[in-house]
Amino acid sequence: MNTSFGNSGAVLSIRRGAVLHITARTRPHLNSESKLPLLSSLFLSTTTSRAASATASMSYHKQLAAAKKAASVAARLCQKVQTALLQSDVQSKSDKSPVTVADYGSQAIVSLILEKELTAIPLSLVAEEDSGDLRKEESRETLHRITELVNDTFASDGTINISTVSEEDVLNAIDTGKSEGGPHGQHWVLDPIDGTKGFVRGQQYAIALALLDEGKVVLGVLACPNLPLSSIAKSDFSSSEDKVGCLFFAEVGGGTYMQSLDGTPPTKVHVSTNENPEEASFFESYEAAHSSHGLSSLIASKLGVKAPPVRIDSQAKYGALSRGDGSIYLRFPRRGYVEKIWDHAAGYIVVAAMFTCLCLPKAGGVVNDAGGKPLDFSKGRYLDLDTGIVVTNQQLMPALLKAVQESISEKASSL
Ligand SMILES: Nc1ncnc2c1ncn2[C@@H]1O[C@H](COP(=O)(O)O)[C@@H](O)[C@H]1OP(=O)(O)O
Ligand SMILES: [Mg+2]
Ligand SMILES: [Mg+2]
Ligand SMILES: [Mg+2]
Repeated sequence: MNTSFGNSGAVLSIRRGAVLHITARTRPHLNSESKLPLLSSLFLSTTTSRAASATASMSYHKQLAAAKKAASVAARLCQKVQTALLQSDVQSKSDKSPVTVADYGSQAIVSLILEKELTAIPLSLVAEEDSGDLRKEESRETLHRITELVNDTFASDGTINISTVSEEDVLNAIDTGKSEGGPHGQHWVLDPIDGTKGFVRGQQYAIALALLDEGKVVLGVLACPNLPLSSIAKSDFSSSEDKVGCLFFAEVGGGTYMQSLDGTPPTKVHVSTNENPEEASFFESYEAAHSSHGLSSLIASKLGVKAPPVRIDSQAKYGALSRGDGSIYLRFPRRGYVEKIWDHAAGYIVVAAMFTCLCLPKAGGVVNDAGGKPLDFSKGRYLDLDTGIVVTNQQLMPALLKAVQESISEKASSL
């Protein structure tokens, strides 16, 4: 069935339950490792030491628990929508990117749960979606469906003490996400569905939630409902029958943990300690329009990487990297594209919250721009970047940055 949406020109061919085609015109759990975070302020990695020094004495356990709950409940709404995707659930925003009832529903759920769980200070939320289109007359049915989904999701979760919400409550909860963020105070940063194109294709996506404190990312949660619990190091992992649904979480100076979305106890994860580029595998966007595959392959060949790229959508790439499924993530959007903080904040801390300790002396992920500078989340809703984003471990970063610079110059001179 082909259906156009308004003036935006998005065309979708969708069968109930499956997307056939899309074209667009237009405190960690008390396990044996639970004592490690207590040591962490003594052995911080260089990548997080500045943020950690400002915040080492602070504890974000209450916020982390609320964030895990919010992202897990939002993930349930997204799973429900993805398995029974209806054509009317996908619309197109003014920038031609897709948005679904699940993007809105997920944002409303996270906003309502954070508000309910964290009453000490007023909620400041920097989030991707706003209610502008939903308040239009033609969106009445869509808003009704989102509200129904939010209420059904709360009702089916025995731990959520939120009474039935109205359509106006949903609109207001979505609009809580209009904060501008910035260098002072605490701000939550949310991408309610990161990788909407992957979501619509029935593939990878993430609910990405992070907390900024004085401009630094201090905690992050990544819910990846379709990511296998076991490694996706091989590019053909999609054929795997493995159990899926991962929840990654990290607190500054406390390392990164992963548990299944259905609640198994968390285990500590760490980035690959591989020092040999020939043994490295790298992640990049599934969507060629989001990141230059040509530039990545040039960089990979300069480095001597042998494995083909693993292409998946969303910040699930950061999650996979944080547990060592691969050692490099490359992202080079087209010229003029401005990266948003919600597309990287949670992924950044999940990779960079590693701490060096006596047992893992070289553990630690680094997230830089293509010029080698750390990402700065204190500038508002956007990131001010040199060319692209490169992620790897501390050992490989110098060689990677050299290959990145050489490849960028080579490409520029060939134009
Ligand atoms: N033209 C674009 N170039 C780069 N990234 C984009 C573009 N359009 C949307 N994005 C965002 O990039 C991220 C996904 O990229 P990828 O999956 O390739 O890593 C998502 O955050 C997506 O937004 P959204 O959150 O709306 O899905
Ligand atoms: Mg979007
Ligand atoms: Mg996104
Ligand atoms: Mg999004």
